[in-house]
Amino acid sequence: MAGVSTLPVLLAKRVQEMVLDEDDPAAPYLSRIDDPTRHVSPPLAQIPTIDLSLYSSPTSGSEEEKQELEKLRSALGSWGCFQAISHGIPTSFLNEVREVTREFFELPMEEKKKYAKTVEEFEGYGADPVPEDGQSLDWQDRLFLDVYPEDGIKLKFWPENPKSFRQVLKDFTSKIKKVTEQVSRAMARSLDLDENCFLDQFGPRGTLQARFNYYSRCKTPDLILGLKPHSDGTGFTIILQGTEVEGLQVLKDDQWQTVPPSSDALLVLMGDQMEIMSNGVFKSPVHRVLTSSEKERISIVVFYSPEPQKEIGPEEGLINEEMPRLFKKVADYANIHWGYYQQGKRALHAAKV
Ligand SMILES: O=C(O)CCC(=O)C(=O)O
Ligand SMILES: [Fe+2]
Repeated sequence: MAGVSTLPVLLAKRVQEMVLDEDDPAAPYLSRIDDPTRHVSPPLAQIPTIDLSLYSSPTSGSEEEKQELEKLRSALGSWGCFQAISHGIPTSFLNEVREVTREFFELPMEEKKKYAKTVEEFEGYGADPVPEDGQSLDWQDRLFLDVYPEDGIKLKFWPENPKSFRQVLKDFTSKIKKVTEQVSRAMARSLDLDENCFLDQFGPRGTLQARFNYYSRCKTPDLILGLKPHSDGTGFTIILQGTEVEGLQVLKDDQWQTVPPSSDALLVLMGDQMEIMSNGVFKSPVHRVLTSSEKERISIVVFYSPEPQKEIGPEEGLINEEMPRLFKKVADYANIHWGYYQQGKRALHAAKV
């Protein structure tokens, strides 16, 4: 039985405050002590780049498009992610999103805490909802917001400072929504399925949640992680990194590899629910974030998930004698995932037949 947890008390002080006060990180932050890779310098990941403009109608059916679909399928079957370019969002706008994120995190703590979550909540400024005893803590602060469907928005958590934050986030949401639609269709076509099949599984009220991550500088990056290893419980996730600072790593063939930052590409990363819907053809990769002693890092992440109560499962067109059904139908997978995540475990086995 868990004893009285000290973690909520620790979490009440944000990492940015600990850095300002020059606190020594408490034990739950020292998650890398037993990490055999803590002195290894990882290779840069050669993650495939996919040109999303080739999937739109004018080139439909072209040889170039076929090759790009094959490339997409192969990227998602091996890496579980790809760098999307020509996604329709101008780099100048991506820079605005980065800028309002940076400005928000650079505000005084009292200002940010106007949007603070309680320890039990997901939404708002802070850290993970109160974790299990024994769970390690991440060297990061975050702002987590439900952004779609619009009737689920809780404006009390949406910063009014910087002034343009809310409008930029609204515009970003509608642009990212288009990207999720384009990617969902392209993924279906890469598997020779009806192009709307995944969108139908997500449902018209499939959710988008935005998470703004701020990874403070850390004096002992070999002892502390920005974000613990995990796979996402989403359908899929879109990650906008900063332009310069590395940190995100994906696990491929049992080796951590660093995702290169990019000024214009969006990293599209499969979550467990796409692995389920694709009957295991697409992989949901384990990833983590390192810290740096020299530079802080920001990232803006959008989680795209099926409507919470909607049942999802492997596409029937992917099940045959050679490829038997690997997963059951599941509803509310995000909750199942969260229970395991808190214990530092993967959840996918819970959906296996
Ligand atoms: O910061 C990043 O690049 C990735 C963050 C991430 O994996 C997450 O928020 O689930
Ligand atoms: Fe993640």
